[in-house]
Amino acid sequence: MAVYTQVDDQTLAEFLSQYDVGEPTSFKGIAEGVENSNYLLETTKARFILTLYEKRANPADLPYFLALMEHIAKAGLPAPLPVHDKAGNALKTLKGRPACLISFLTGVSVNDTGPEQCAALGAALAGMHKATADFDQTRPNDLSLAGWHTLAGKIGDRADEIEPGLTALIREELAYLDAHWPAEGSLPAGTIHADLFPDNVLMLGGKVTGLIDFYFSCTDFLAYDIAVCLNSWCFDDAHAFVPVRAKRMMENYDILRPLTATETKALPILARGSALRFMLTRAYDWLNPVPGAVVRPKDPRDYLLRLKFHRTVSDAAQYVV
Ligand SMILES: Nc1ncnc2c1ncn2[C@@H]1O[C@H](COP(=O)(O)OP(=O)(O)O)[C@@H](O)[C@H]1O
Ligand SMILES: N[C@@H](CCOP(=O)(O)O)C(=O)O
Repeated sequence: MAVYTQVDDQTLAEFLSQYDVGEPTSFKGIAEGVENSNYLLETTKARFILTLYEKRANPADLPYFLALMEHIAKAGLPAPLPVHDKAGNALKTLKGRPACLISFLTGVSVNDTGPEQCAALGAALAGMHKATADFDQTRPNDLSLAGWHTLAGKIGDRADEIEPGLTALIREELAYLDAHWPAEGSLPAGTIHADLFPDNVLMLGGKVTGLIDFYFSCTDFLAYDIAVCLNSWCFDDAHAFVPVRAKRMMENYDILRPLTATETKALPILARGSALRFMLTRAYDWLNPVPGAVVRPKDPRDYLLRLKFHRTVSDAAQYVV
C-alpha cells in the first residue's frame, strides 16, 4: 500500500472547498502503487483519485504529466482527466506536497496477463502512441542510460546484498548497453508511457477501460514502450517468457502502428535496457526503505531474471516463436 503522506479530514475539507466537486462521502488510502500517495475520494458528485506526489516525482515535471493526461483523455482514450479548481488550477499543494485531483476510471488493474489481455494492451499502446503524435510538449527520459548509471552509482556494491555478484553484473550490463544502445534519431521517437505495467492498465470484460500512472512518461523511442510491456506482461508467474503473449501484443500493436524493421531488430537491446531499469529502481527502493511509509517494495530479482533471459535473445523473432 502506498501512502507516504497522511491527509486528515480537516485538511481534506479545506482542500476540497477550493473545488466544485461536491461534499466528501468517503476517503481511503489506496492499497496499490509504490511511487506516490493515492487516495480514493467519493463525493456527493463523483469519484476521484487524489494524488500527492512523492520522492521520484520532480515538481517541475508535473505540468507535463497533467497536460499529457488531459491530451490523451481529450483524444477519447481512457486516461484520467485532471480536475481544475475554481481558479482553474489542476496542480495544487496539499500537506506541503504537490497534489492533484484526477477523474476516477472504472475497471480492475490487470492481474491475468494472458494472450487476450496482451492483445488488448497492444491495441491500447498503439492507440496511445498515435494519440500523442500531436502532443507538442517533450520531456527527456531521466530513467534511460544516464539515469541507470546514476542509480547504479547510488546502489554501489550494496547490490550484492540482494544477490551475490549483482554489482558486477550491473557494471557489465551498463558497459554493454553503453556500447549498443540505439543512437538518438535511429528509431522513431515520441511520447511514451514508460511504465505501462499490468497494474497501470484497467480492464473490464477484456476491454481496456483505463491507462493510468503517467508519472514516468517522457519522450523516447516508441519501441521502448513495447520493450517495457514485453517485460511486464509477457513473463509468467515463474518468470518464464511466454511467446504467445508477445505475439498477440505485437500483432495488435502493428495493426494501428506497424513497427519498422529497425524497431523490431532493436527489441532485444531495448528489452535488456528496460529490464535493467526496473531492476535498478526496485533495487534502490529495496535497499533504501522510506521510514513510516505504508508500501510493499517490489522484488528486484524478478527483473534480474528477465534481464538474464534477454541476454540470451539475439533476434527479435525469438520473442514470437
Ligand atoms: N484514475 C484512476 N482511476 C481509478 N483508479 C486509479 C486511478 N489512478 C490510480 N488508481 C488506483 O490507484 C492505484 C495506484 O495508482 P498509481 O498511479 O499506479 O500509483 P503509483 O504512482 O504510486 O504507483 C492503481 O493501481 C489503481 O488501483
Ligand atoms: N512499475 C514499477 C514501479 C513503479 O510503480 P507503479 O506502481 O507506478 O507501476 C515496478 O514494477 O518496478
